[in-house]
Amino acid sequence: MTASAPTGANPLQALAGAQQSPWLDFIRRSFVEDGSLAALVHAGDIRGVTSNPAIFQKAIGDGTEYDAQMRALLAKSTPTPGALYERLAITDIQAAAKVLAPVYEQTQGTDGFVSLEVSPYLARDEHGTTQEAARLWADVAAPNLMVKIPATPQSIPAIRQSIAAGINVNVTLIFSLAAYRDVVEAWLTGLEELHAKGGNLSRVASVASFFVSRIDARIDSAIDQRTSAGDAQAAALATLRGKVAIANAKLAYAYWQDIMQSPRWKVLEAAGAQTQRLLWASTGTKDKAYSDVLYVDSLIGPQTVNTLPPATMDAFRDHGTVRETLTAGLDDARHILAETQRLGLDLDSVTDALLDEGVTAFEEAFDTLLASVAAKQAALMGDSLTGLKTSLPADLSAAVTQAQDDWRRNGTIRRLWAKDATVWTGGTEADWLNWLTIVDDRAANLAELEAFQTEVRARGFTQVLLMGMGGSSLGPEVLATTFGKHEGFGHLYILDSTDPQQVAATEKKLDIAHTLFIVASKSGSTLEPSIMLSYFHDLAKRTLGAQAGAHFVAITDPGSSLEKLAQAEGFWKIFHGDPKIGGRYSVLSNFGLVPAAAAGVPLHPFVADALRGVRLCDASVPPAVNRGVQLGLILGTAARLGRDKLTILATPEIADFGAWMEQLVAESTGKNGLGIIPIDNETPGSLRHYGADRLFVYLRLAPEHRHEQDEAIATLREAGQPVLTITLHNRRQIAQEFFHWEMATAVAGAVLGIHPFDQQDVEFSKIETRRLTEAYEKTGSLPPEAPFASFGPLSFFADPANAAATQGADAVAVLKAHFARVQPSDYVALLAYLPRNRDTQEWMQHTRLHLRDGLNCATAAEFGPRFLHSTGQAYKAGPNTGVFLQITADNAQDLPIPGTSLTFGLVESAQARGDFSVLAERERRIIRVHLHGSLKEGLAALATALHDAL
Ligand SMILES: O=C(CO)[C@@H](O)[C@H](O)[C@H](O)[C@H](O)COP(=O)(O)O
Ligand SMILES: O=C[C@H](O)COP(=O)(O)O
Repeated sequence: MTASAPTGANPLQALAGAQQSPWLDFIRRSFVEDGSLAALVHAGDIRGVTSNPAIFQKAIGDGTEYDAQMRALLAKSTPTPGALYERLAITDIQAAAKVLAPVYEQTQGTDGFVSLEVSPYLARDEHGTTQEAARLWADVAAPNLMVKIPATPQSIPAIRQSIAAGINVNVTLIFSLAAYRDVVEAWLTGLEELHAKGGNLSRVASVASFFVSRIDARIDSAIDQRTSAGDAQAAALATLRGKVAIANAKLAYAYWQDIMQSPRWKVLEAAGAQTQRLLWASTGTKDKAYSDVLYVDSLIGPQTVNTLPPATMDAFRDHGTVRETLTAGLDDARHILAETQRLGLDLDSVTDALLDEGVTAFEEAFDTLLASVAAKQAALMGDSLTGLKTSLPADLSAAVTQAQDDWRRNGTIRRLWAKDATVWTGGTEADWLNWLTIVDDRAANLAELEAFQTEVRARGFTQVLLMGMGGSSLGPEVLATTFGKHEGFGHLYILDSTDPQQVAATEKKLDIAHTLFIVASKSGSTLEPSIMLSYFHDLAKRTLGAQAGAHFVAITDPGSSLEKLAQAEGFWKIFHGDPKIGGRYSVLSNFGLVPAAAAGVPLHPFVADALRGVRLCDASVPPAVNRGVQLGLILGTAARLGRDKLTILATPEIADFGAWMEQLVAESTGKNGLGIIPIDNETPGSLRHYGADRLFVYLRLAPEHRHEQDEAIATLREAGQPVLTITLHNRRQIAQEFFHWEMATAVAGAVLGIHPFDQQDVEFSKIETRRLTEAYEKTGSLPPEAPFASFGPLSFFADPANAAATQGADAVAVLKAHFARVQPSDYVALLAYLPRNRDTQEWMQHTRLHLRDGLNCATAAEFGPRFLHSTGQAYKAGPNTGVFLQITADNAQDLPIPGTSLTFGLVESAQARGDFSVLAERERRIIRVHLHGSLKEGLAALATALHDAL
């Protein structure tokens, strides 16, 4: 591209004499910065600039021209990739507007414009377009800006409203005369509205961008097809080649001339209004057989604009002809269009299709652009973001690529962020989506939590005990185990059990007089936290008397029974959850942040990390580079292909994250016989133990340098197992992963076609437990039950069907019969209602690995009642591929629950029995083994029997 010598009028400059403005259909940073645009403007070659998503895609998407500004912006904040793009584009548009300002001033605000298009994703959204036009107008803040709005039927009212708001509008993607008439109507009405409000009409400029060459490309191709198919009208058709677009444009111009004579316009003109000029767009010649200036030479006329791509501009300067052509040959133009119709070339369908294609092409260009911006942003943010490496077998990889493309084409991420329930089942999903915005909400209101943290520190608590279940405890547990103790704050302990020995062991760790108690329950009515609270509140009252309430904090949804109790008992603080966030999605709300504050976790950096996770999962980030969506599409697609055992491995310091993930994934997806079964913390073993039902996720905290684990994962990868490796560069990045996995789970739910935010089957066990405990309170005993077999310290219980299937002469035979039912792609889960301590955890881990290696199946090692609020949902309502061994034991010690006739031991038994009966009712393969006497000996006897059985 070159500017002409200042002397002598070249054809571009001569257009002024024909009252046509040449604009340039191009922009990019270097072109504005190095003075090239200014040279063209000063020479009088160019009097305006247009941009569109495809132009910005070429400018920003490739190369490094924008890196410096990106770096500078990222140093200050973490924008969404969409916002980052917009900043870059606006900088260019503002710079171009400055270069064109002298033209704007010399022409009293009638020329010298630069155009910026609203997001093409809003092309069918009247309200969104109106809002965005106003926002861009305000952000660019240049009088010679034109906001581009496409002429879709949905955007026509937005054009009227924007004009009425005094915004300069370039109406784009006009192909048909009918659409043009609608545009003119919207423009006139907009001006009339502005006039009625007393606005200044003289400064509201508008152009109607009528697309030209695309029409010929389409019509010519239809002609060629018919001709090569031997059409009888071939000769007549041939006369229309390369003619229809110009004829169409000439009739549009004639319509504009008529409007200029209309009394309606005369009123506006008298009030100072500027005309809306026709702008010829799409003027680069597509068919090389035609003149490269065809769509310039042929469309010259008063009060018009032609926006030229650089090559067309250079060609016209070189050999263009300036002559008023637009008004000539109008009858010919009418004849051409009549012939087009007579010969069955359906121009209306062509222009309709071109509008749809035009919208889609700009959307696709925008997808590509945003993907490049997001990838570049991620690269520039480097280690401040967690990393993801995927290694997928060919079939899964192809299916995931297909899913990504479907999601991109359908704009599903934008629909998800817009809370469109049809992304899932069209049910109540929209009521459960505030996790999408809670991090921004908390970041904006961090002062309250920071003040709480300061007060906690000042009060010198030596321990913090959090009591809650599932979503109310697993997130805080990750924080406690990942971040450890902070100087000046008490140690954070979590209690999520009804096992009396575990309750007693927790009590032993506490200095009640210096403990801060946090009870967390969204509903406020969950059995476990409510009895734990009774127990510790009673203890605190006995130690602290009337001051006890001052040691208690409640986190609960507004209006819950827990809130009322906390008020009545004078709790120190009550923090609210958001009722539009389910428990398992609540870790980045007060349910995670209040315990984090109490434990001394620095809040600001934690929330800043979470925000990084949110930003890179934003609606503006296309699926292939959107971390959460990418993960979710892999999870969901893998499950659909039978790889539904999500095997979670992690380096030790962040290993607890798996327990949180388990709940999120299992409780969200395990329903309607579908779902993903999380397999947490199953130590890697020999390749032969793994079937084709696995998807491995390896979370590695890079500074831990766990080479042996890295190698075990590499072996899996090399063997063709699908492996997702997520690298955290520091512990705090757990916050990013919380959000990534929330998004991933929601997306996987959409792929599976389920409602990921309900948990109806968790409720069943709660109901069953309640039934049993109420019966106990009435009768003083639980309903009688008898084992179907007893051998020494081991008694076996089951419903009739399971008992019949597992008969045997000894414990070994019973277990053998039970596990003989395991089929390929099944999983085995140990469901232990035991105290969860190092000894029992080691026993469970050892036993599950023994089962895995003996049966070559995935295994889960779960403790009740905590898994009831987690994987329990998927065990009951997910695929019927689980084989369960429930383990209960005599309690060496029991604890009464104040204010009731119940004990913790009794509640635990009722929970085990309630869980069992729901699983059996769902025809799951389950037996229960009860260990009599010493727990240690019972477990040893069971281990031996299992050993012999496999
Ligand atoms: O600003 C405008 C129209 O107002 C232009 O940038 C317009 O989008 C372009 O002329 C067209 O997209 C280019 O069309 P084509 O050469 O791709 O057919
Ligand atoms: O995951 C949630 C658990 O079922 C506990 O629910 P909650 O917070 O209402 O007590």
